[in-house]
Amino acid sequence: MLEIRELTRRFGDNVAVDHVSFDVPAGLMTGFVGGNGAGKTTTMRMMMGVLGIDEGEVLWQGRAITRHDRRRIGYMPEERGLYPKQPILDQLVYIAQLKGMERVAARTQVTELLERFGLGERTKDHLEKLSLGNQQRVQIIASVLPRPAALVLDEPFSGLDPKAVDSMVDLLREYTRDGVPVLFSSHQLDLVERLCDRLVVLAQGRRVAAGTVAELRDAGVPRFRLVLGGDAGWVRDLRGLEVLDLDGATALVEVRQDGAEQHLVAQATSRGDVHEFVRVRPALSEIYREATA
Ligand SMILES: Nc1ncnc2c1ncn2[C@@H]1O[C@H](COP(=O)(O)OP(=O)(O)OP(=O)(O)O)[C@@H](O)[C@H]1O
Repeated sequence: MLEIRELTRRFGDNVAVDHVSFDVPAGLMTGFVGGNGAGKTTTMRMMMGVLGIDEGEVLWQGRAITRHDRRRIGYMPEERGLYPKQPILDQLVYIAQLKGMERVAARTQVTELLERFGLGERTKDHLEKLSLGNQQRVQIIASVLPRPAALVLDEPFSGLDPKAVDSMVDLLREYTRDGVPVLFSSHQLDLVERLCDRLVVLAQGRRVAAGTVAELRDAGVPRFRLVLGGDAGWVRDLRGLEVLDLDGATALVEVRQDGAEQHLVAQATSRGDVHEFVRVRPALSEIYREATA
Protein backbone atom coordinates (compact mmCIF):
# COMPACT_ATOMS: atom_id res chain seq x y z
CA MET A 1 0.00 0.00 0.00
CA LEU A 2 1.06 3.55 -0.73
CA GLU A 3 0.22 6.12 1.95
CA ILE A 4 0.30 9.85 1.44
CA ARG A 5 0.55 11.76 4.71
CA GLU A 6 0.00 15.52 4.93
CA LEU A 7 1.89 16.19 1.69
CA THR A 8 2.46 19.87 1.11
CA ARG A 9 4.18 21.79 -1.68
CA ARG A 10 4.45 25.54 -2.19
CA PHE A 11 5.55 27.49 -5.25
CA GLY A 12 6.28 30.96 -3.85
CA ASP A 13 3.04 32.08 -2.20
CA ASN A 14 0.98 29.48 -4.01
CA VAL A 15 0.23 26.41 -1.88
CA ALA A 16 -0.17 23.92 -4.74
CA VAL A 17 -0.71 20.94 -2.42
CA ASP A 18 -1.93 21.62 1.10
CA HIS A 19 -1.59 18.85 3.72
CA VAL A 20 -3.10 16.17 1.50
CA SER A 21 -3.49 12.65 2.91
CA PHE A 22 -4.89 9.50 1.32
CA ASP A 23 -4.13 5.82 0.80
CA VAL A 24 -3.66 3.82 -2.37
CA PRO A 25 -4.48 0.31 -1.10
CA ALA A 26 -3.15 -2.89 -2.66
CA GLY A 27 -5.36 -4.50 -5.25
CA LEU A 28 -7.61 -1.48 -5.68
CA MET A 29 -7.88 1.21 -8.27
CA THR A 30 -7.91 4.72 -6.86
CA GLY A 31 -9.03 7.58 -9.08
CA PHE A 32 -7.51 11.00 -8.52
CA VAL A 33 -9.73 13.82 -9.71
CA GLY A 34 -9.95 17.60 -9.46
CA GLY A 35 -10.10 20.62 -11.75
CA ASN A 36 -7.19 22.15 -13.66
CA GLY A 37 -4.51 23.27 -11.23
CA ALA A 38 -6.01 21.37 -8.27
CA GLY A 39 -2.64 19.80 -7.47
CA LYS A 40 -2.85 16.25 -8.84
CA THR A 41 0.33 16.33 -10.91
CA THR A 42 2.27 18.05 -8.13
CA THR A 43 1.12 15.36 -5.66
CA MET A 44 2.13 12.56 -8.02
CA ARG A 45 5.50 14.17 -8.68
CA MET A 46 6.18 14.35 -4.94
CA MET A 47 5.09 10.72 -4.56
CA MET A 48 7.58 9.70 -7.24
CA GLY A 49 10.43 11.83 -5.91
CA VAL A 50 10.75 14.02 -9.02
CA LEU A 51 9.68 17.08 -7.01
CA GLY A 52 10.80 17.99 -3.50
CA ILE A 53 8.35 17.69 -0.59
CA ASP A 54 7.92 20.75 1.66
CA GLU A 55 5.98 18.91 4.37
CA GLY A 56 4.55 15.47 4.90
CA GLU A 57 5.68 12.04 3.74
CA VAL A 58 5.04 9.13 1.43
CA LEU A 59 4.98 5.61 2.89
CA TRP A 60 5.40 2.36 1.01
CA GLN A 61 4.39 -0.83 2.85
CA GLY A 62 4.20 1.14 6.10
CA ARG A 63 7.64 2.81 6.04
CA ALA A 64 9.18 5.87 4.41
CA ILE A 65 9.48 5.23 0.67
CA THR A 66 13.02 4.85 -0.68
CA ARG A 67 14.55 5.50 -4.07
CA HIS A 68 14.73 1.73 -4.56
CA ASP A 69 10.97 1.38 -3.85
CA ARG A 70 10.21 4.13 -6.34
CA ARG A 71 12.19 2.37 -9.06
CA ARG A 72 9.76 -0.54 -8.78
CA ILE A 73 6.72 1.71 -9.16
CA GLY A 74 5.44 2.28 -12.68
CA TYR A 75 5.07 6.02 -13.23
CA MET A 76 3.50 7.75 -16.18
CA PRO A 77 4.37 11.44 -15.87
CA GLU A 78 2.31 14.22 -17.38
CA GLU A 79 5.21 15.22 -19.60
CA ARG A 80 5.79 12.20 -21.79
CA GLY A 81 9.48 11.43 -22.06
CA LEU A 82 10.28 9.01 -24.87
CA TYR A 83 12.65 9.53 -27.80
CA PRO A 84 10.87 10.65 -30.97
CA LYS A 85 13.53 9.35 -33.35
CA GLN A 86 13.92 5.78 -32.11
CA PRO A 87 11.99 2.66 -33.14
CA ILE A 88 9.41 1.92 -30.47
CA LEU A 89 10.36 -1.70 -29.87
CA ASP A 90 14.04 -0.82 -29.35
CA GLN A 91 13.38 1.97 -26.91
CA LEU A 92 10.85 0.01 -24.88
CA VAL A 93 13.28 -2.92 -24.60
CA TYR A 94 15.96 -0.44 -23.55
CA ILE A 95 13.70 1.03 -20.87
CA ALA A 96 12.82 -2.45 -19.58
CA GLN A 97 16.54 -3.28 -19.39
CA LEU A 98 17.20 -0.05 -17.50
CA LYS A 99 14.58 -1.24 -15.05
CA GLY A 100 16.50 -4.50 -14.58
CA MET A 101 14.97 -6.93 -17.07
CA GLU A 102 17.00 -9.36 -19.17
CA ARG A 103 17.05 -8.48 -22.87
CA VAL A 104 15.21 -11.59 -24.07
CA ALA A 105 12.50 -11.39 -21.40
CA ALA A 106 12.15 -7.66 -22.07
CA ARG A 107 11.69 -8.26 -25.81
CA THR A 108 9.05 -10.90 -25.15
CA GLN A 109 7.09 -8.72 -22.75
CA VAL A 110 7.35 -5.59 -24.90
CA THR A 111 6.25 -7.48 -28.02
CA GLU A 112 3.28 -8.92 -26.14
CA LEU A 113 2.24 -5.48 -24.85
CA LEU A 114 2.65 -3.86 -28.28
CA GLU A 115 0.39 -6.56 -29.78
CA ARG A 116 -2.08 -5.99 -27.02
CA PHE A 117 -2.24 -2.30 -27.72
CA GLY A 118 -2.63 -2.86 -31.46
CA LEU A 119 0.92 -1.81 -32.33
CA GLY A 120 2.27 -5.24 -33.33
CA GLU A 121 2.81 -4.07 -36.92
CA ARG A 122 4.51 -0.82 -35.92
CA THR A 123 7.42 -2.11 -33.84
CA LYS A 124 10.08 -0.67 -36.15
CA ASP A 125 8.40 2.73 -36.54
CA HIS A 126 9.97 5.76 -34.95
CA LEU A 127 7.80 7.16 -32.16
CA GLU A 128 7.34 10.48 -33.99
CA LYS A 129 5.71 8.68 -36.92
CA LEU A 130 2.84 7.49 -34.74
CA SER A 131 -0.35 9.43 -34.12
CA LEU A 132 -0.63 11.12 -30.70
CA GLY A 133 -2.98 8.43 -29.42
CA ASN A 134 -0.58 5.69 -30.50
CA GLN A 135 2.33 7.55 -28.89
CA GLN A 136 0.24 7.56 -25.74
CA ARG A 137 -0.14 3.77 -26.01
CA VAL A 138 3.66 3.46 -26.16
CA GLN A 139 3.96 5.68 -23.07
CA ILE A 140 1.59 3.40 -21.22
CA ILE A 141 3.66 0.35 -22.12
CA ALA A 142 6.82 2.14 -20.96
CA SER A 143 5.29 2.90 -17.57
CA VAL A 144 4.10 -0.65 -16.84
CA LEU A 145 7.44 -2.32 -17.66
CA PRO A 146 8.45 -4.64 -16.04
CA ARG A 147 5.68 -5.85 -13.74
CA PRO A 148 5.39 -2.88 -11.37
CA ALA A 149 4.94 -3.06 -7.58
CA ALA A 150 2.48 -0.12 -7.86
CA LEU A 151 1.29 2.24 -10.57
CA VAL A 152 1.07 6.03 -10.46
CA LEU A 153 -0.38 7.27 -13.73
CA ASP A 154 -0.97 10.92 -14.61
CA GLU A 155 -3.87 11.11 -17.06
CA PRO A 156 -3.16 7.76 -18.71
CA PHE A 157 -6.44 7.82 -20.63
CA SER A 158 -6.13 11.24 -22.23
CA GLY A 159 -6.07 11.04 -26.00
CA LEU A 160 -6.88 7.32 -26.19
CA ASP A 161 -9.61 6.03 -28.49
CA PRO A 162 -12.27 3.71 -26.98
CA LYS A 163 -10.43 0.57 -28.08
CA ALA A 164 -7.19 1.68 -26.43
CA VAL A 165 -9.16 2.70 -23.32
CA ASP A 166 -10.51 -0.87 -23.14
CA SER A 167 -7.00 -2.36 -23.52
CA MET A 168 -5.79 -0.07 -20.76
CA VAL A 169 -8.74 -0.92 -18.52
CA ASP A 170 -8.08 -4.66 -18.99
CA LEU A 171 -4.42 -4.20 -18.22
CA LEU A 172 -5.07 -2.18 -15.06
CA ARG A 173 -7.67 -4.71 -13.90
CA GLU A 174 -5.10 -7.51 -14.31
CA TYR A 175 -2.64 -5.60 -12.17
CA THR A 176 -5.12 -4.84 -9.42
CA ARG A 177 -6.24 -8.50 -9.43
CA ASP A 178 -2.58 -9.36 -8.71
CA GLY A 179 -2.63 -6.99 -5.72
CA VAL A 180 -0.94 -3.97 -7.31
CA PRO A 181 -2.06 -0.58 -5.92
CA VAL A 182 -3.03 1.75 -8.78
CA LEU A 183 -3.50 5.52 -8.65
CA PHE A 184 -4.51 7.39 -11.76
CA SER A 185 -5.63 10.93 -12.43
CA SER A 186 -8.31 11.71 -14.95
CA HIS A 187 -10.80 14.33 -16.02
CA GLN A 188 -13.08 11.66 -17.48
CA LEU A 189 -15.54 11.07 -14.64
CA ASP A 190 -17.48 8.40 -16.53
CA LEU A 191 -14.30 6.36 -16.81
CA VAL A 192 -13.42 6.99 -13.18
CA GLU A 193 -16.86 5.81 -12.09
CA ARG A 194 -16.61 2.71 -14.27
CA LEU A 195 -13.13 1.79 -13.15
CA CYS A 196 -12.41 2.98 -9.66
CA ASP A 197 -12.84 1.25 -6.36
CA ARG A 198 -11.90 4.43 -4.58
CA LEU A 199 -11.73 8.09 -5.30
CA VAL A 200 -9.76 11.08 -4.02
CA VAL A 201 -11.02 14.55 -4.95
CA LEU A 202 -8.73 17.60 -4.79
CA ALA A 203 -9.74 21.25 -5.03
CA GLN A 204 -7.27 24.12 -4.76
CA GLY A 205 -4.60 21.87 -3.31
CA ARG A 206 -6.82 20.37 -0.61
CA ARG A 207 -8.39 16.96 -0.34
CA VAL A 208 -12.13 17.66 -0.35
CA ALA A 209 -13.47 14.10 -0.56
CA ALA A 210 -12.13 10.54 -0.38
CA GLY A 211 -13.64 7.09 -0.16
CA THR A 212 -15.27 4.39 -2.23
CA VAL A 213 -17.70 5.56 -4.88
CA ALA A 214 -20.53 3.98 -2.82
CA GLU A 215 -19.38 5.77 0.35
CA LEU A 216 -19.25 9.09 -1.42
CA ARG A 217 -22.68 8.55 -2.97
CA ASP A 218 -24.06 7.65 0.47
CA ALA A 219 -22.35 10.47 2.33
CA GLY A 220 -24.47 13.49 1.42
CA VAL A 221 -27.82 14.61 2.84
CA PRO A 222 -30.29 11.80 2.00
CA ARG A 223 -32.68 12.44 -0.88
CA PHE A 224 -35.85 10.51 -1.66
CA ARG A 225 -38.22 10.36 -4.59
CA LEU A 226 -41.89 9.84 -3.84
CA VAL A 227 -44.45 8.96 -6.49
CA LEU A 228 -48.07 9.04 -5.35
CA GLY A 229 -51.44 8.10 -6.82
CA GLY A 230 -52.54 11.77 -6.58
CA ASP A 231 -51.07 15.24 -6.29
CA ALA A 232 -47.98 15.51 -4.05
CA GLY A 233 -48.32 19.27 -3.32
CA TRP A 234 -48.99 18.68 0.41
CA VAL A 235 -45.39 17.49 0.82
CA ARG A 236 -44.36 21.16 0.89
CA ASP A 237 -46.07 21.56 4.29
CA LEU A 238 -44.13 18.81 6.05
CA ARG A 239 -41.43 19.78 8.52
CA GLY A 240 -37.83 18.57 8.28
CA LEU A 241 -37.85 18.20 4.51
CA GLU A 242 -36.76 20.40 1.67
CA VAL A 243 -38.65 19.90 -1.56
CA LEU A 244 -36.14 20.03 -4.39
CA ASP A 245 -38.58 19.26 -7.16
CA LEU A 246 -42.32 18.80 -7.41
CA ASP A 247 -44.12 17.67 -10.53
CA GLY A 248 -47.75 16.55 -10.08
CA ALA A 249 -47.63 13.22 -8.27
CA THR A 250 -43.83 13.14 -8.01
CA ALA A 251 -41.71 14.86 -5.36
CA LEU A 252 -37.96 14.92 -4.83
CA VAL A 253 -37.10 15.79 -1.24
CA GLU A 254 -34.02 16.22 0.90
CA VAL A 255 -34.13 15.15 4.55
CA ARG A 256 -33.18 18.01 6.89
CA GLN A 257 -34.24 16.41 10.18
CA ASP A 258 -33.61 12.82 11.26
CA GLY A 259 -36.66 10.64 10.68
CA ALA A 260 -38.52 13.16 8.53
CA GLU A 261 -38.67 10.62 5.70
CA GLN A 262 -40.51 8.14 7.96
CA HIS A 263 -43.12 10.76 8.70
CA LEU A 264 -43.38 11.44 4.97
CA VAL A 265 -44.08 7.78 4.15
CA ALA A 266 -46.63 7.51 6.97
CA GLN A 267 -48.43 10.61 5.69
CA ALA A 268 -48.32 9.42 2.10
CA THR A 269 -49.79 5.98 2.86
CA SER A 270 -52.52 7.48 5.03
CA ARG A 271 -53.51 9.78 2.13
CA GLY A 272 -53.70 7.19 -0.65
CA ASP A 273 -51.55 5.12 -3.02
CA VAL A 274 -47.75 5.25 -2.89
CA HIS A 275 -46.30 4.04 -6.19
CA GLU A 276 -42.68 4.61 -5.37
CA PHE A 277 -40.50 5.70 -2.48
CA VAL A 278 -36.77 5.42 -3.16
CA ARG A 279 -33.51 6.87 -1.95
CA VAL A 280 -31.86 8.83 -4.73
CA ARG A 281 -28.07 8.80 -4.70
CA PRO A 282 -26.20 11.50 -6.57
CA ALA A 283 -24.15 10.68 -9.66
CA LEU A 284 -20.41 10.97 -9.32
CA SER A 285 -20.45 14.07 -11.51
CA GLU A 286 -22.81 15.75 -9.03
CA ILE A 287 -20.63 14.82 -6.04
CA TYR A 288 -17.62 16.12 -7.91
CA ARG A 289 -19.35 19.39 -8.76
CA GLU A 290 -20.40 19.94 -5.14
CA ALA A 291 -17.00 18.96 -3.69
CA THR A 292 -15.08 21.24 -6.03
CA ALA A 293 -17.55 24.17 -6.07
N1 LIG B 1 6.89 24.06 -11.42
C1 LIG B 1 5.93 24.89 -10.99
N2 LIG B 1 6.19 26.16 -10.70
C2 LIG B 1 5.23 27.00 -10.23
N3 LIG B 1 3.95 26.63 -10.03
C3 LIG B 1 3.63 25.35 -10.31
C4 LIG B 1 4.59 24.42 -10.80
N4 LIG B 1 3.97 23.22 -10.97
C5 LIG B 1 2.69 23.41 -10.62
N5 LIG B 1 2.47 24.67 -10.22
C6 LIG B 1 1.18 25.23 -9.72
O1 LIG B 1 0.67 24.33 -8.78
C7 LIG B 1 -0.74 24.24 -8.87
C8 LIG B 1 -1.15 22.79 -9.08
O2 LIG B 1 -0.78 22.38 -10.38
P1 LIG B 1 -0.89 20.86 -10.86
O3 LIG B 1 -0.23 20.77 -12.20
O4 LIG B 1 -0.38 19.97 -9.79
O5 LIG B 1 -2.47 20.67 -11.00
P2 LIG B 1 -3.28 19.49 -11.69
O6 LIG B 1 -4.38 19.12 -10.72
O7 LIG B 1 -2.40 18.40 -12.12
O8 LIG B 1 -3.91 20.25 -12.93
P3 LIG B 1 -4.32 19.73 -14.41
O9 LIG B 1 -5.57 18.92 -14.27
O10 LIG B 1 -4.56 21.03 -15.13
O11 LIG B 1 -3.15 18.96 -14.97
C9 LIG B 1 -1.13 25.19 -10.00
O12 LIG B 1 -1.51 26.40 -9.43
C10 LIG B 1 0.15 25.32 -10.80
O13 LIG B 1 0.19 26.55 -11.48
